[in-house]
Amino acid sequence: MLEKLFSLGYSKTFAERYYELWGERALSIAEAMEKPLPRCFRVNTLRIEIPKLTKLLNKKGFQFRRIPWAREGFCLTREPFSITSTPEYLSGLLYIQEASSMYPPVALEPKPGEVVADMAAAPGGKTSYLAQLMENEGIIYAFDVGEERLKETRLNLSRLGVTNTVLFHRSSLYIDELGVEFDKILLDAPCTGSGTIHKNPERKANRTIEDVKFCQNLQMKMLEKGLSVLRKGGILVYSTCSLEPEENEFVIQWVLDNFDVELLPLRYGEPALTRPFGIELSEEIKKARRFYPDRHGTSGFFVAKLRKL
Ligand SMILES: C[S@@+](CC[C@H](N)C(=O)[O-])C[C@H]1O[C@@H](n2cnc3c(N)ncnc32)[C@H](O)[C@@H]1O
Repeated sequence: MLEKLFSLGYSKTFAERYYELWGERALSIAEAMEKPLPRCFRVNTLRIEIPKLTKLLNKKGFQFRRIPWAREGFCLTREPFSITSTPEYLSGLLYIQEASSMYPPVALEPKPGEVVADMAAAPGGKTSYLAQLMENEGIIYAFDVGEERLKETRLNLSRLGVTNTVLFHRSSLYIDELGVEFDKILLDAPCTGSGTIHKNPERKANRTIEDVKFCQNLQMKMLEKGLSVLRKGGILVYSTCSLEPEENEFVIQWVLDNFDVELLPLRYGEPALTRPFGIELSEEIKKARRFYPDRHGTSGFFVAKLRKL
């Protein structure tokens, strides 16, 4: 079994970790990660109603299935030519987005008129979904540090007709400088990205435990900062596209142990791990969810929903 993971290109350290976490299933996860993901898109309801767009696309020969956790989300089952060359795409009627990536904004449930922060926004996939769910009303403060990625974000938000978002080229570790109290916060954290190996196969071999620790440290700092500017009763959704418990369950356990928060249940995905590497975590952790390529046909993804008490 380990030999098979090595032959797929995984480093010894990560092959052994994955075997310890999932046993024989580690191979199913790794094999599923070798296959390309279906191309999925979100109807941009800021510009068009869902049935109108699906009809337009059907007429051109596109077929798709619904994504259970996202009312506006579909995955293509027939793409006669690239959907990105259609006028519908070019005029911002839809946004190409991985299915699991659609879950954090849905889980956050932002409402029109609310004050929302997106602490790691570029290239704007989730920010634009938040704006859509808020019907462009209220305000989103969106932060990112990647200059090139912010340029792309600006283009995406403008193509999609998002008008309730202020973009900051600034680390969200300084979000408290704004002096704003937030109703809702999305922290789609920077991570090692081990759930996206289908797109970035080099990550099988070139990541180290130090990278995981580095990300964990940043994730904890960002979470602490986010919670400090969230109003009492406010909601923070934390997500990563990492498979590593250190960036997921361990971070959430640390939050539960050190802050006045509770985990809220989520309907989709599999319960998070409660005994990763033999380390006993609270049963509560099961309320956070994982998405896997072998079971959900998505990238590897983690989502947790917290309420500040
Ligand atoms: C997973 S990506 C975000 C994807 C985005 N939410 C979306 O759905 O399109 C993580 C982002 O965190 C940004 N980042 C890293 N450190 C940051 C920091 N201190 N403050 C804000 N953003 C940061 C990276 O530049 C990267 O764009």
